[in-house]
Amino acid sequence: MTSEQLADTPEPVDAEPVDADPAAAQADAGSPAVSLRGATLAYGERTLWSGLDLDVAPGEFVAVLGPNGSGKTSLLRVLLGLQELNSGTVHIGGEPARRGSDRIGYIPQQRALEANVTVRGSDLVGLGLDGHHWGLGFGGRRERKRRVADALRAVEATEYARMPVGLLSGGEQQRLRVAQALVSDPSVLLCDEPLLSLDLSHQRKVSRLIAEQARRTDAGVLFVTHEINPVLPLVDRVLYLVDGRFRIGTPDEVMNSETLSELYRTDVEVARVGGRLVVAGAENDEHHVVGADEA
Ligand SMILES: Nc1ncnc2c1ncn2[C@@H]1O[C@H](COP(=O)(O)OP(=O)(O)OP(=O)(O)O)[C@@H](O)[C@H]1O
Repeated sequence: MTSEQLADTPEPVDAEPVDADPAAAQADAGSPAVSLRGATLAYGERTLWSGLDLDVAPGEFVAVLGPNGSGKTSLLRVLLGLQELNSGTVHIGGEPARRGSDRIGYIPQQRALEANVTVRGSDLVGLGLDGHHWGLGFGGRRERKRRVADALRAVEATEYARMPVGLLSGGEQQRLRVAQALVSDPSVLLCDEPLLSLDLSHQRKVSRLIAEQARRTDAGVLFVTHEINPVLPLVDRVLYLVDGRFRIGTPDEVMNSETLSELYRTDVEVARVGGRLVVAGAENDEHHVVGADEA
């Protein structure tokens, strides 16, 4: 079974470690983690976004927001080399985006794994290391084991790491996907609604884990979410997509009544309540409205 079948991860096709490839190392030096220039994506007559310029710096955490169907997942697919742009360019660490890049850690939008999937959690996390070689001898196997154990510990999954993943809860499976994406210390982390089905405590832990890893390893993060509040303290910039339009800026620059009203072309009210953002009036975007149980 491949990692793609299990968790939609990009194919781990590279045989060489990144730092052993002089061309890749040169491309990396001083390059943004992610760079889009004049990027346009359309399906048939429908343009999801056009003229998108975005550089994500190493270590930067960018939240990607927008209503259903605004093209957030499609953007990640472009960065993964799974979807071609209609025009413009896309680079990862200075190199054109390509399918199977081992520079990218990907947490796919959650789909529950079938109950009959018998792969163990630790093996699922280990798939994130496919294509990364530390030598084939005992030292390499030991390094691999150590990394998997560290990643499992970081998402608090050690306890159930030997269980068949199909028997785990949605939240437990999700924590394994996070560990799989982080285990190889990728230079870009693409996270598609990674907090879905996690309880509040694990939402906080997983968000912090991703942000800490980004700072420690200088990874650029694109974090697709419908709910900015759990990550608001961690976010450097926001990319907000609505119906072909977009804004990029700090949370304060984007998450205000004026900017969101322009984007949605209707009156939108944004208020700060106890450090949280409450957005009201955004059509098809009621998920930002904070309920009493969340406050
Ligand atoms: N391969 C494709 N061919 C045609 N249309 C597509 C294709 N992939 C996605 N779409 C359409 O493009 C739009 C954007 O989809 P996408 O999954 O990127 O949205 P999203 O912002 O991630 O939405 P959500 O918040 O619901 O996850 C949707 O209307 C979808 O139906």
